[in-house]
Amino acid sequence: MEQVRRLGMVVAIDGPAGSGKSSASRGVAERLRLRYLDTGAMYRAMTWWMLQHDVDLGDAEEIASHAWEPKIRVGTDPTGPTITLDGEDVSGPIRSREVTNAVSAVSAVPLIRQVLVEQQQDVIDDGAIVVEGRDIGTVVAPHAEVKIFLTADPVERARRRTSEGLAGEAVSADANQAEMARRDLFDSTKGAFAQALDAVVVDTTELSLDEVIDQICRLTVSRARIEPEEYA
Ligand SMILES: Nc1ncnc2c1ncn2[C@@H]1O[C@H](COP(=O)(O)OP(=O)(O)O)[C@@H](O)[C@H]1O
Ligand SMILES: Nc1ccn([C@@H]2O[C@H](COP(=O)(O)OP(=O)(O)O)[C@@H](O)[C@H]2O)c(=O)n1
Repeated sequence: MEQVRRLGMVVAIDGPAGSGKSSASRGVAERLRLRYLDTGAMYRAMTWWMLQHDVDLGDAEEIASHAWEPKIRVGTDPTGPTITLDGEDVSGPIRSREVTNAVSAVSAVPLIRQVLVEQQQDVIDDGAIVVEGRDIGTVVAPHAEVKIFLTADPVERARRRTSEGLAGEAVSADANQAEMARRDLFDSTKGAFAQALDAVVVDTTELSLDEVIDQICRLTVSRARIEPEEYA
């Protein structure tokens, strides 16, 4: 397993909302002792900044004009990922419904994507990392040694999101499913979401989180040309 880190392998995990990207990516990174990067958190932090500064999210030019202002820093320890915005911890507010509802409008702006993709590529530069998002296998890290596209039935994805039960934000499974469908559609039509042709598709609907992590670890280890017996 140590070899995966020594080789500086990059594992790209893309997929729609609630497919299990964050949990699977963190699990894989912990097991293979790799770093972890949540690119969705960066788009969310960017969106939180726009909301805090009363930027008109209906105006793409106005959003773009602020693209360089927010200072976003991410920590890559999978056991405790961190994110700060202008020096402040924003791990709570970026998960709010307000941000979830607004993030697609911000991530659709090309200059926002350019700025964040550059920052993500800087973090990835040294390799040995699991990166999750929507365009990792296609745009951010097209040379990743392992590309996974996670899917799950929309009803199951909404059920999972609902059972997370964000504090103070009781939302029904139906409302979550509608919100996720709207965001997935918006993200894909605005170019924020793409499946790499060479990605391995893992449908997680019927799989436990542990089984998903195991499948991705096994694939990664096989790409590192480690004998399967060494990975037990
Ligand atoms: N295979 C799985 N089986 C059951 N629940 C899962 C599975 N994968 C993830 N979950 C749960 O579903 C929720 C959403 O997962 P998450 O990793 O946040 O998805 P994403 O990052 O794709 O939005 C979390 O509460 C997580 O614990
Ligand atoms: N690589 C990425 C990651 C996220 N995003 C945007 O950020 C939003 C939030 O991403 P996320 O990964 O936190 O969302 P969930 O899958 O957790 O719901 C997405 O809906 C996209 O609009 C993106 O455009 N590109």
